[in-house]
Amino acid sequence: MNRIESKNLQVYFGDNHILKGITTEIPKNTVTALIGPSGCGKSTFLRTLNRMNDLIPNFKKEGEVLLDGDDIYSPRLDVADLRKKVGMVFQKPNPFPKSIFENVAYGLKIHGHDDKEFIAQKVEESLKSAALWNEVEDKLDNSALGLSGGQQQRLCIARTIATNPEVILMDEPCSALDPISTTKIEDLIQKLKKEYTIIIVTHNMQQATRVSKYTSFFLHGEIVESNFTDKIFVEPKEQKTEDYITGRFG
Ligand SMILES: Nc1ncnc2c1ncn2[C@@H]1O[C@H](COP(=O)(O)OP(=O)(O)OP(=O)(O)O)[C@@H](O)[C@H]1O
Repeated sequence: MNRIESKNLQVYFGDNHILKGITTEIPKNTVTALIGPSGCGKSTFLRTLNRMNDLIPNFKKEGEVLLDGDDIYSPRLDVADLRKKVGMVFQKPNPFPKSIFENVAYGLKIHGHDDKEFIAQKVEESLKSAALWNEVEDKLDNSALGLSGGQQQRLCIARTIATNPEVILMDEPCSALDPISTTKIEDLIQKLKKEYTIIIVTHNMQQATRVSKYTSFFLHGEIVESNFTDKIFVEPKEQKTEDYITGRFG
């Protein structure tokens, strides 16, 4: 079953035509990797899925993006609600300058929860799901900024899952991390895919093969090829895909 579908999606920033007719399907509760050279539109596509591009001046979009069959660009849609369903983790860990506890509780509070016991329970649950609880349980009131980069990224994942999203968008989530922290995040992605639909932009081909079931190869604002990750990396159908994955460009 597909969680997300895009149909002939075109994106422009002013006169620049960035996405040129993206038609694709993202299956539910699995990991899809988006690969391709710098500037090909991977992040722009990812950001259309929770309407983050709306904040960019001169952004224009044509075509459709459906979440569970509903048009996410419908004027009737509440964007805050959409972003609760479609959470995002960025390249650089970006915890708030608040305590570890408050970072995870924040989303719950802005979504109207005020029961302290519920919030404490949810914070613990989310930190456990993000494989961080054991490292922080006795210092929840310390500043999140005192954590290592890898711990901060897992905290950002805990913050995202605290509000029960359906989809988690990850834009190069490991590119600022050391190899050990990267392994922890990759293990976490494997665990989270049972409950969440995950879309990850990565420049690291090994990472795409390790974590994802499906891969889409982007080039110049188009998808050249989408398939099972094994197929893309072992027997790509398109010459351009083969050239990219064998390091001939990009
Ligand atoms: N805020 C913006 N305003 C104008 N143009 C932008 C903006 N953000 C991105 N672009 C342009 O859109 C194109 C696609 O960028 P995007 O970040 O989606 O590529 P990408 O494939 O994710 O690249 P990278 O791998 O380097 O992150 C680029 O030409 C970029 O310059």
